[in-house]
Amino acid sequence: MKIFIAQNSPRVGDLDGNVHQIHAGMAEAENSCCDLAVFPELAVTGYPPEDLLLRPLFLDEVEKAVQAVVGASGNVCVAFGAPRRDGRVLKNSVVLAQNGRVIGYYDKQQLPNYGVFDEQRYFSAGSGHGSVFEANGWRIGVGICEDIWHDELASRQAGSRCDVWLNLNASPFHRGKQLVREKLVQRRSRQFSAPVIYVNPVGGQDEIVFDGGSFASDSQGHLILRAPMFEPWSGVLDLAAVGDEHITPLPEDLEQVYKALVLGVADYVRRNGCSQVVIGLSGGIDSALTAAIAVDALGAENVLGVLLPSHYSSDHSIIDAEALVNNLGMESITLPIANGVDAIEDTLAATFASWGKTESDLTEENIQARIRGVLLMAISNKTGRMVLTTGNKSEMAVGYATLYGDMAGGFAVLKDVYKTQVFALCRWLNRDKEVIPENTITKPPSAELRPDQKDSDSLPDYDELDAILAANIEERLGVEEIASRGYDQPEVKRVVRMLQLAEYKRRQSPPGVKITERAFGRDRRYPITHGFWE
Ligand SMILES: Nc1ncnc2c1ncn2[C@@H]1O[C@H](COP(=O)(O)OP(=O)(O)OC[C@H]2O[C@@H]([n+]3cccc(C(=O)O)c3)[C@H](O)[C@@H]2O)[C@@H](O)[C@H]1O
Ligand SMILES: Nc1ncnc2c1ncn2[C@@H]1O[C@H](COP(=O)(O)OP(=O)(O)OP(=O)(O)O)[C@@H](O)[C@H]1O
Ligand SMILES: NC(=O)CC[C@H](N)C(=O)O
Repeated sequence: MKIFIAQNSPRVGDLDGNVHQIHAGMAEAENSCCDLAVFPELAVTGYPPEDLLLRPLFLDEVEKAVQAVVGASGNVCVAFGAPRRDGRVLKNSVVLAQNGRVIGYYDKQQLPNYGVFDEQRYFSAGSGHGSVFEANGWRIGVGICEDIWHDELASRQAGSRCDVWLNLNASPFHRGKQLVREKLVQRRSRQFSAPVIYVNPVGGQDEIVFDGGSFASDSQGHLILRAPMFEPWSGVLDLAAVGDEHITPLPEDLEQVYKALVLGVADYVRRNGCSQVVIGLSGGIDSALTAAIAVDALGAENVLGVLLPSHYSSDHSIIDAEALVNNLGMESITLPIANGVDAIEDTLAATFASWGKTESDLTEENIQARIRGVLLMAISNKTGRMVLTTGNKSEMAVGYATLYGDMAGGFAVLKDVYKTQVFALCRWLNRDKEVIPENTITKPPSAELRPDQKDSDSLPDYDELDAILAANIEERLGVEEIASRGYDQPEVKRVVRMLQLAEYKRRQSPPGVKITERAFGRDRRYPITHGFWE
């Protein structure tokens, strides 16, 4: 049996574009004399279509799009994902079509409703009748993404004999997930006594990134194919000649994370109608990594760096930013902010003095960050460049960022990347030649909002901070459990409290790329206003 596997890159709601991709795959499958062509979950709408699914007009258009695919089907049996109206309810379905007609529907039975997933808001679960279909003399089992993760469902499905099992996915990336998928599917193929084909899309959609990496496992659970991660791909798997098939090596962890960030930025910026971005360059490590990612995502010619020195900026911040600009081959300009800061402070001086508030404090620090935000947004408005913000997960966790200041912008590239990972990614980037200036990596992190300021004045050491944060956010451990790992209990309590207090900031922050199992945003939905403090 020859199976065409389409690791497409659907764009949510772009029905014409998505159908065009499916048609292109079908033509290739016909030319390669395949028996079967398989596309991802919801390949017609993209994933997740969210509340578009609540619009009858959208569903009318989806039906026309599905008809266009079905009508174009020939000898090759095509299996593709689309929403399907079934009486008064909506199903998340696979349509199987051949020679211009539908030969069967499979409705997803396990609708994920955790983390970034909200499927029960839109879909009703399939009843479980008929997971196996016949086409071209072959028995084809079908499941959709979450279905294959459930043991009980798999045991029931394992009772039906089939020649191949298709699993159509829309499975977003997080660190370490690909190996977990492969191990699971290898186990399922032994259970089903059939090869399993796992098809995953590729591309960024708001905060999530689909990493591709489609693969197949034979009936004994051996991996027989792995497509590249993070790029569109299609290919033919001949089950009679599996020895010849290609297994793309898995990129190492940091490379996967970096590629996810690059793809997330490229697709967010371009699919929202921009081609260029602007970034404030402080000479620090966060803005440096953000710029490197933007250059890889969009091309150096599309990334503008802006140096915004203040009274407190050190000489090395300018030298380091210039070295970065040089290494990346990008354009930069310098706009000193001292006059803007002075103008705002002068405007407020008499009023603050009348309140007896003559000491400089956080207010003035934040004015600097906000002037920078004003200038970057002015450049954005004038040129159409999107502002990329630079705050990392550690900072977003504890609220170490200024609202309407360095948080102002369109997309928060490092929002899910802990500071310790920022360092690791920069070291990885520099593995062959210097991309991130060495001094940017080695100097102590500082917001430079007052003389000689260091992050360590207000925050624990980043190794410790990140370990505490990951334990609370990813592992959901409480203060005492975290402290029992050898951390100072009052310090753990302080960090967890900062994390909880900063929820209001995170709600106002731009979206960013999810790379961990629990990102801020849809993955972790904390109330802002509440009375439960650990
Ligand atoms: N629950 C709530 N819901 C809505 N708003 C709430 C609120 N609680 C306070 N607020 C408001 O939020 C304001 C405080 O927030 P904000 O104005 O941002 O200021 P704030 O959090 O007080 O200060 C910013 C912090 O970030 C640090 N920082 C700034 C810039 C860059 C970096 C860096 O290294 O990257 C670090 C800076 O050193 C300082 O510690 C309050 O004045 C209040 O109006
Ligand atoms: N002098 C500056 N010139 C241009 N942009 C700046 C400057 N200072 C701060 N910014 C912008 O504000 C962001 C927050 O900077 P800040 O130096 O306060 O903290 P940080 O988290 O240590 O970031 P970085 O590692 O990039 O310095 C920077 O990443 C940058 O985008
Ligand atoms: N679309 C889905 O059903 C995704 C759920 C699934 N567990 C995943 O791999 O992420």
